[in-house]
Formats: sequence, structure tokens, C-alpha cells
Amino acid sequence: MGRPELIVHQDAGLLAKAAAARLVTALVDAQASRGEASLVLTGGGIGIALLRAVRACPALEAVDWSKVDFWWGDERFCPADSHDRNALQAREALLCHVPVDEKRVFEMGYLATIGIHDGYGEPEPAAADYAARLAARAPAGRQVPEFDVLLLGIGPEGHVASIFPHSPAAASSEAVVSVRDSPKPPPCRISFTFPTIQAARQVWVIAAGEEKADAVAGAFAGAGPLDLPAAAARGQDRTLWLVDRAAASRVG
Ligand SMILES: O=C1O[C@H](COP(=O)(O)O)[C@@H](O)[C@H](O)[C@H]1O
Repeated sequence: MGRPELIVHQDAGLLAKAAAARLVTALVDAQASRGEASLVLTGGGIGIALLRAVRACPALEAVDWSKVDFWWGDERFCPADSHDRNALQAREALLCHVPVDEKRVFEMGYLATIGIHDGYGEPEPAAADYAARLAARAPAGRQVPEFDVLLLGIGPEGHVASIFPHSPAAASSEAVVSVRDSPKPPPCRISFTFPTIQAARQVWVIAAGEEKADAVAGAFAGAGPLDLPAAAARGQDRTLWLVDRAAASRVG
């Protein structure tokens, strides 16, 4: 798996712009080699800022957005119209502004069979349904697709997706899990697990701000994944930590 590489930008604004340019290039490359691309989105402040920066990217139209599969690494299990939902924020930031194919937009907590959001009262069947949808797009013999790029924000305590330190999600071998007691609100969530994250060709962890500095430093100092889930963020080919100076300030 890809050894983590640290790339430091001056501030959060430049980080978002540079990561956006990098993402557009990665999607163009994937489409050039396979005719389509597969992208896993994240929520969080810098994750959504990145999508806004993609929308402003001069090369935006170099991507065929109708041939991108969009997945989410985690979701807050909230009503479809809640602004807590990572998917709603991503749609407002980017997906509503580019010609996506809705059949390739895979929201969590969306009941595919009858085409409605919030078809589930509980997160467990929603997690199981998402695992089934991933399996349906996976290569033969695999549980999940080989995502081209999987984006992850990071919490101050080192959570990625909705895998929190010492939580059951951090030890799960399922592809997707429900989370009932997230220490960060809202408490009810759906999340990828480490095996699903590590199936991606490239994993990019994005962090901005001094409050993320301990988590970033811990990951580069060899913390274990139960203490610091971000330490298990690894891609098959490449693992990038795209951070601003403040977030990198305590890396030894
Ligand atoms: O709750 C979540 O938080 C993390 C990090 O968010 P941030 O605002 O501190 O950057 C995010 O990566 C995750 O997708 C989200 O559900």
C-alpha cells in the first residue's frame, strides 16, 4: 500500500484550490485509461470547500461528469433535507452544478429499490443496502469497487469517515457499518470501514487548521489505528496527506 506522502499548502484556501486541480487531473486520467472514474466524497469543512473549488476550477469541463461514480465514505443519518447530510452539502457545492448521471450518484440512506431518500428508519439496513450497492459495482471476487480517489476529512481526535477512536467501526471487517454513538453529533451515522477505504487506488486525507495538528502529527509519528483511525487511511497505489501549514505544524 502507498506510503503516506505529506503535501503542505500555505493556507486552507490554497489547499482547497490545489486539491481541486489535483482531483480534476486524477478523474481525467482515470477516464482516459478506463472511460469512467470512481470517486468517494467526504463531508467536513475542508472536504466541502474542496468541492466548491472543483466547481471553480478552469479545467472543470475536462471531466466527463456523467461518467463518474460518486460514493460517500460516511453519512450523518439525518432526514434527506437536513443540512447535516454530507450528500446534500456535496450536491450544493458541486454535484448540482455539473452534468452528473443520477444513476451513478450513490447516496447513503437512499432506498434504491423504490428511489426515495430516508427509506430507512434505522441505519443498520441502510448500511447493509449500501454494502450491497458497492458489491454490485465491484470487480468479480471483490466486495467493493477499486475507487480511483477516496477523500477523507479528519477530526481533531483522528477520526476519518465516521470511524472514531476505539469504536466498533475501527475493528469491523464489514464493508459498511452503522454508527450509533458518534462522539461528534449527530450520533447516528453510516460509515465505510478500513478494508473498504484501503481498497481505493488513491486515498487523500485533507486537513486544514491548527485544531487538526495533533492528529496529523500522530499519524506521521506511527500512531495505531484504534487510537487514531486516520493512521489506517492507506490507498493501494498512493496515500496523500494534503494539509495546510497550520495542520502540518506539529509533524516531527
Ligand atoms: O463529521 C464528519 O467530520 C469529518 C471532519 O469534519 P471537519 O469539519 O472537522 O473537517 C468529516 O471528514 C466526515 O466526513 C464528517 O461526517
